Amino acid sequence: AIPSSSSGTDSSSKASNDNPRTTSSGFDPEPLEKGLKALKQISASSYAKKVFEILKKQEETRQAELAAKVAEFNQMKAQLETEKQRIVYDEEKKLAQHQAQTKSQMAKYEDELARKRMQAENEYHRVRNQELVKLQEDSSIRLEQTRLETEKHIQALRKQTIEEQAKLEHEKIRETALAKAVGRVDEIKQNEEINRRDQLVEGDLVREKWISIINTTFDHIGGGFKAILTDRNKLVVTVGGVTALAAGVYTTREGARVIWGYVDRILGQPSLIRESSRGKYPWSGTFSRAKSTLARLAKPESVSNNGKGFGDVILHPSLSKRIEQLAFATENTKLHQAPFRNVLFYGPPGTGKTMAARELAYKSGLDYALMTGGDVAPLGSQAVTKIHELFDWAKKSNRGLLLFIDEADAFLCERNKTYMSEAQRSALNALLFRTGDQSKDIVLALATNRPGDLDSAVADRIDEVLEFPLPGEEERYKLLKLYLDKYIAQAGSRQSGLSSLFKANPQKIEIKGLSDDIIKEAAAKTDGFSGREIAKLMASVQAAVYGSDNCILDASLFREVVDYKVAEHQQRIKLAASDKA
Ligand SMILES: Nc1ncnc2c1ncn2[C@@H]1O[C@H](COP(=O)(O)OP(=O)(O)OP(=O)(O)O)[C@@H](O)[C@H]1O
Repeated sequence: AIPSSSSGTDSSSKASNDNPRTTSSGFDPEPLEKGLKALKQISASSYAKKVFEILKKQEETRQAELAAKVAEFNQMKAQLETEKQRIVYDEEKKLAQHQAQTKSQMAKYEDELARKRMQAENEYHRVRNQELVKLQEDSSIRLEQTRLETEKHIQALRKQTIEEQAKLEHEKIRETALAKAVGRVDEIKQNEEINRRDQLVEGDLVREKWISIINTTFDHIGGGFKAILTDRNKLVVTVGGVTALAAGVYTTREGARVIWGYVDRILGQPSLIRESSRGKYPWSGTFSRAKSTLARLAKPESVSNNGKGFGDVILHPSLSKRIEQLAFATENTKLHQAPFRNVLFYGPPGTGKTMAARELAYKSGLDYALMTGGDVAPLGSQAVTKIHELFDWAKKSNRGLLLFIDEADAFLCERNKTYMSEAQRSALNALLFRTGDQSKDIVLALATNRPGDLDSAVADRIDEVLEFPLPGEEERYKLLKLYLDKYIAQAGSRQSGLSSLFKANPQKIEIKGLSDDIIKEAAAKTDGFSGREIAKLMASVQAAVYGSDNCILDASLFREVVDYKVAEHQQRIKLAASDKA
């Protein structure tokens, strides 16, 4: 059996022989010949059948192996198919995932884009809205400016009209007065002519009468002189009588002068005092006190406030309470014969320091005298004497005296200031000397706008320091009401006393629609105004009303005056600031 297989192998090896025995057409017959030979040997062999069976079996085994291989191959193929399907599935899954991821990214991206677009749109709308608002604001500012300018223009026109009307009225009055004066002059001239003629006649008569009287008198005197000169005794008596009469007149005159000087020294008011409740004469203090008491009784609610508050002085409640306490303490001090306490009032001008000092004196039951620091310097070398005179005079008050020195810094400033004169320094020293000890007769009340300028020795003599600030809104409201009442509501009310017989009453002012709210509005606008400025504002309102045709005060006229007064105040502040700079 081996030879056949080997012959098979040989045939294959011969087919791949490197040196084949080939025909011209390329066919090699050698293997076929060998095979034939082998077949012949097999068929000749007794084992030929067996060989065929073995070959057959070999072939069957080979077929079974091939079938197994095919099955294996099919299994592999199935596996491969499964693997392929798995891979395809995985790939598809991956692809689907990838697609899903891409889709979600796309969605995210689109979302982001939409959000950004919205933001951009919002921003655009916001900017546009801002621009619109700005445009609206600009236009309203422009409108406001136009309105203000128009108002200003109207005010200017109104003012001009008022001025022109006033001018016309003035002119009319002048012309009427002129015509009347011309008429009166003519009348006087005519009367004069008649009078002159009458006087001439009368003069002739009088002259004749006087000539006859003089003649008679001279006849008598001539007779008298003749009698005296001829009678020696009569002559002596006459000369003695005339001499005695002259001596009497002279003595009386000089005596009266000496006595008056003495009385004046005791009771007279020193020249440094500008205003005093004691007055220049002994009876005037009593008279003025009685007068003010009557006035207070007549107007209890406004002046004395029923004993409470500070009447016409509007102060912050805490300040007015402190002054009341001070007045009460001073009154008690006087009752107990204890030394008085000196006070210093400081604050901006026109905040009621002088008024409060007057009220303090009144409430504490003291006499009151006011001098101003600026009056001392012009006295020169006389200043020291005048200061001593002043303190001597003040000591004579039975009730005790509140000596109020206004503008104290002008007189009582630091002694080592270079511009201070020797006389001023001496006057200050005199005051320091007179106030060195605690006094039981005099309360010194100093007022200044610059407390820091006071001499340290003066500051040392002060027991109470009160600040008078600019009025707050509530105080301004009360001040406006007070001066509205004084200058407007009471204007034109009938004057009392003798003066009403000679003076014409001012025209009455009618107030229309001036509510509390409008006054409150004015109080808010007048921030920074002093009490004096508010009083002046109301005086201006009064002037504006008198300048108008109908003498009516309404809200618009009031507002107009307040507005220009506020503008004036701001201007003054600006000027003061630029001056300082
Ligand atoms: N508190 C106030 N209440 C009412 N009126 C006031 C007040 N403050 C000022 N005035 C008005 O201002 C005027 C001046 O006030 P006053 O002389 O008391 O001020 P002052 O503080 O002493 O001023 P200065 O420092 O300029 O002397 C007063 O006559 C009054 O019309």
